[in-house]
Amino acid sequence: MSIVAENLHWGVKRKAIVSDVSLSAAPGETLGLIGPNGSGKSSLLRLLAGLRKPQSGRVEVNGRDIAQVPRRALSRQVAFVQQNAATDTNVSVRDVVRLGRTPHRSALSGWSATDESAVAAALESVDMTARRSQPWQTLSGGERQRVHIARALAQTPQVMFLDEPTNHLDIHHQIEILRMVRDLDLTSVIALHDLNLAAMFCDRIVVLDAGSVRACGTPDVVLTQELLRDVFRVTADISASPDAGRPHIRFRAG
Ligand SMILES: Nc1ncnc2c1ncn2[C@@H]1O[C@H](COP(=O)(O)OP(=O)(O)OP(=O)(O)O)[C@@H](O)[C@H]1O
Repeated sequence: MSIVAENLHWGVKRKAIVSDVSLSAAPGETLGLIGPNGSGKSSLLRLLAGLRKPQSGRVEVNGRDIAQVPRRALSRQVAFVQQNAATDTNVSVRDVVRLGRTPHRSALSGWSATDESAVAAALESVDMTARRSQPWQTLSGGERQRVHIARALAQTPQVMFLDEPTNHLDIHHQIEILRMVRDLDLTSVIALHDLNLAAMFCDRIVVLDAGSVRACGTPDVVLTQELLRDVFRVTADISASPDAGRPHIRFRAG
């Protein structure tokens, strides 16, 4: 499914937080969203996912205005992995992932074999099958994050929005999760702080700065020394990594 956002604007009181943002993601594309703290990444993701209404502008998913799609139909197609999402404490890992099936079930339908296999596949994808009976509140931060990703996968969405999905993960799981999202047959928009991970796994990158799009394009075009200096206020050297010539950033300490 494609995602197109046109001239999105959202703010609080007189402060513009997302300002005239237009972007698009083609079916199957992995789009990275990067920018400094407070640049509006989470706010923009919420607008794109239809969780918040823009004050002006529109979002289309597969050519249809998201504001016109009934919420339940939307949640069958679109999954959102929030940053530091909370969950009721008295549940097991499997219970949390099972919640991902809610949009696909009616009040009368029982738990089906399709539901069961979607949950099992999602747990396996994030390496949490062995812990499926463990109480949620006993999980580490990274394990919780993987379970929330599994819950979104169990939704079997066609579009996925992920807000810093790797911030609690060890390096193995950071790479595994991003590789998996990239290789899934869905369109994804991922807010990331790690610029090298964004370079490794995203087809294109959108750079937000103070709520506006500062740059957009393939990692090699976007991640320049000048942009890193101007937007992120860091000095860095950039070389082509052995990973299909994608840029690799080495930050300078001083
Ligand atoms: N409901 C709100 N009321 C007031 N200010 C808000 C609200 N939501 C977001 N903001 C402000 O908007 C700005 C953008 O926030 P947002 O969380 O979208 O940024 P971000 O790029 O995701 O940041 P980070 O990298 O730190 O997670 C911040 O300055 C934040 O304080």
